[in-house]
Amino acid sequence: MLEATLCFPLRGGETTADEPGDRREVLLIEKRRGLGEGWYNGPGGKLEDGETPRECAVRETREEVGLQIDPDDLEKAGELTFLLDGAVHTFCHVYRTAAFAGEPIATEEARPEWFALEDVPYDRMWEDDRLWLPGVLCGRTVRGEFEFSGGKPLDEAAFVDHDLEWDVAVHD
Ligand SMILES: Nc1ncnc2c1[nH]c(=O)n2[C@H]1C[C@H](O)[C@@H](COP(=O)(O)OP(=O)(O)OP(=O)(O)O)O1
Repeated sequence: MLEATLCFPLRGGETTADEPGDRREVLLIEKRRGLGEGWYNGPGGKLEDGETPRECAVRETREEVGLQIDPDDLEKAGELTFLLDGAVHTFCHVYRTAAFAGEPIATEEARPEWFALEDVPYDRMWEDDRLWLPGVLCGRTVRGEFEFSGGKPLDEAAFVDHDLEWDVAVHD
């Protein structure tokens, strides 16, 4: 089983009496290689040896888009289990943060892009994202299981079933 992370940096969000509503933006990456290539996702990736999930989310966000994040500024938002043909493929820790330093830059791995929360491109993301990411972006916590079938690689398998629990306690 692989252990991985996803991190969703958020910016903006001031509302006024004239213009109520959530005007925050989320930073996504268009992945340039590897699993999910060509799709949008949060920065993230697999844990390295000896690394905590929080350290992994900080490192991956720095390596993929150049943003600096203090690990204590990450808010754990979810735990997702991706199963492939009945076996656990990846256990993924999901974080969000409104505190970071720097401006996102494109790298060999990823092209960063800010999206208004109402414009997140779910039609160009993993099929499961539309089920859990809207809740995560509006501050909820989630635990989910997502089943894929059809053999490796995971991003070519069919998404067949899911189970979600909201507003759960998630720890790292
Ligand atoms: N189903 C689904 N929805 C949303 N996000 C994901 C999945 N499955 C996944 O694996 N993921 C996420 C979890 C990770 O953040 C990435 C995959 O990890 P990554 O390290 O980017 O994978 P590779 O590109 O193969 O790894 P490297 O070779 O670059 O180390 O996707």
